[in-house]
Amino acid sequence: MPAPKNLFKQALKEGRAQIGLWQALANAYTVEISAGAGYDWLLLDAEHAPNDVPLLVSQLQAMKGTASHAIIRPPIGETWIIKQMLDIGAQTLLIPMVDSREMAETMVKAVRYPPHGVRGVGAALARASAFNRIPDYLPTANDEICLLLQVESRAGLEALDAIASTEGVDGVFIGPADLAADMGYLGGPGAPEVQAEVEKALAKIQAHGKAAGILIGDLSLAKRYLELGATFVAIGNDVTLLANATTKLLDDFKNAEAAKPPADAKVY
Ligand SMILES: O=C(O)C(=O)C[C@H](O)[C@@H](O)CO
Repeated sequence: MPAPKNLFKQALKEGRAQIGLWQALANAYTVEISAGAGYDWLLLDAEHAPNDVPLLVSQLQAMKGTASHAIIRPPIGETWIIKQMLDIGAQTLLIPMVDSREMAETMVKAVRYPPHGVRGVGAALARASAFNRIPDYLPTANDEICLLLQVESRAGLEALDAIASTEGVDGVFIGPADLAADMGYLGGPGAPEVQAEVEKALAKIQAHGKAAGILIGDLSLAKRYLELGATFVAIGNDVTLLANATTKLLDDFKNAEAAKPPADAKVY
C-alpha cells in the first residue's frame, strides 16, 4: 500500500481550480467547521497564527475524511520544521518568504527522502505513514508531496523565473500583503502598482508550467485571478469571518426595531 494519493496535487497538474480558506484560529473545532463548508483546501497557518505542532496534528485529524485538502504553512522554510510537518501527515506545504533559486532548491530537498533529498527518515513513528501501517510509504512518499513556494518580495519577483523553473516546485503563491509592504505599499495590496506585479507574476509562473496561487479577500479580484489562470486561490480567512460576523451581529441588534405585536395580540 503506497502513500495516500495527493488529489490536490493531481488537480493542480490537471489545471483544475482549487478554492481555499485560510485557517488562523488555531484550533481543530473551527477547522472541522470550515472543512464542512466544502472548500477544496484549507491553509493551516503556522506563520501568522499561534499554531504549534500538536495543534496542527489536531487540525489535520479534524480534516481527515472531509473533502478539504490540508495545506500547512510553516513559520519559515527550515528543513527541520518541514520534516516535522511532513511527519505529522501534511502532504502539501506552502513555504513563506522564498526569494531565490537556492532557497527553492533547498525546499525541494527538504521535502524529499534521500537520495533525492534530505528528509529525515522517521516514518516508523509518524502519522504520515499511518504509524508504519503503510508498508510502502518510504518509496512512494516523495511523489505525493506537493511543494508550494511563496514569492512576496521584490527580490522574489526578480528571482521568479528561477524559482518557478526549479524542478520539484509544484506551484508558486504570490503573497499580496507582504509583496505590497516590500514594494512600499504597507497595508495596500490593492494598489495598482502591486496589482500589476501580481498579474505579471501569475502569468510568469504559468509560463513555467507551474500552478499559480494567491490569497485575496476581494471576491471580484479572486475571480479575475482565476480567469488569469491561477489554480489555487484562497478567498478569505476564518479570523476575519468571525471578527466581522460578531461585530455585525451586535451592530445589527443595536439598530434593530422591536417587533410590533399584532393589533389583536392578547397580552394574557
Ligand atoms: O503576503 C500575503 O498576503 C500572505 O502571505 C498571506 C497573508 O500572510 C495572510 O496571513 C493574510 O494576511
